Amino acid sequence: MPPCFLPASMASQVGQLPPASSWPLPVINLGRLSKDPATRALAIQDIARACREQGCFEVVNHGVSKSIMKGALEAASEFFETSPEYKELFASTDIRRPIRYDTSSRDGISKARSFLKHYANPLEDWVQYWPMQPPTYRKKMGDYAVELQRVSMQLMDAILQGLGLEPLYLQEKLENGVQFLALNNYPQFSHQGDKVGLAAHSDYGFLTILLQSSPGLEVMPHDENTWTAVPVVPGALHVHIGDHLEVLSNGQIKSLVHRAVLNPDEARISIASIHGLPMDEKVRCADELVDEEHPEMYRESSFQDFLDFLPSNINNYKRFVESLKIDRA
Ligand SMILES: O=C(O)CCC(=O)C(=O)O
Ligand SMILES: [Fe+2]
Repeated sequence: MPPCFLPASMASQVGQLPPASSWPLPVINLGRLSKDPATRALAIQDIARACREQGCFEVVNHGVSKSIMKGALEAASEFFETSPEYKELFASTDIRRPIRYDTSSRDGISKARSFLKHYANPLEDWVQYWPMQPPTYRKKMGDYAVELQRVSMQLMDAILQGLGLEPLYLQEKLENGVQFLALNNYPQFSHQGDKVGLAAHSDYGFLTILLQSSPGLEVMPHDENTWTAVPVVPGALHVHIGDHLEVLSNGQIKSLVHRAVLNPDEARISIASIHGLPMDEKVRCADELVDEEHPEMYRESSFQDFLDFLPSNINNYKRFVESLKIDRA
């Protein structure tokens, strides 16, 4: 079965937007990865094409149950509904804390959002830092995080094979890799204010897998200069490429610029699960993808290097990947 594409008309559900482009959003059936070798090879091809051409896609049949997805959104929204005093217990501007709540624009890109960010893999190392309010938070978010770590492993395996790398390439490091959950809470759009909740950026890791309670995510597909709204496809998870996969692929696939706009109908929650290598592990262009015609395009860097880079971004946002490009002029 070929990948299906969502019609462009579905890509303009959020109000106050410039006209949607004729960009098709690939929807990939992940179940095809565990079928016979021929079906799996076709699925890998579809994922590879989506990564190269769009930088993002939706996945369905990913095995994460509707109740686990719903549970994660409920846990996030109930956390944001706890008292200001409780949320303040997690407030910090120290980006190295294992959990951090914030409301203002100290990262250079938040316009109107509050967020809770914490690590999740391996769960037993991090869950002790997570909120105990609502009482179901740890169970619901933990179930979701474990499932997303599994999906990210499947996706990375397919993406790396699509790049021509060996099966199981980096597998062990990915299993022990960083999983960073960003829970975002945006107010409803009010016609006086700015419509952007989170300004244009790309994510640092290999992959981001995003769950949104209602539309608001916009992406800038490669080679286009327009924002395109990502609709909420029932049961689907949205996947996009981060800076470190651009580096690993030596620029064969590019990280995706995206932003969040405020929803005119309701307050909105999104949960971004960002997946990468362990914190101190350097990501460099894969040797297999570097040759005379394709010299190394990016410097190596780790998640720790990304954290060191962040403070320079506060007054003048720059994408991490831009800071890694080797100038060959
Ligand atoms: O809220 C969204 O849709 C996007 C969130 C996001 O880009 C992020 O957390 O990095
Ligand atoms: Fe993001």
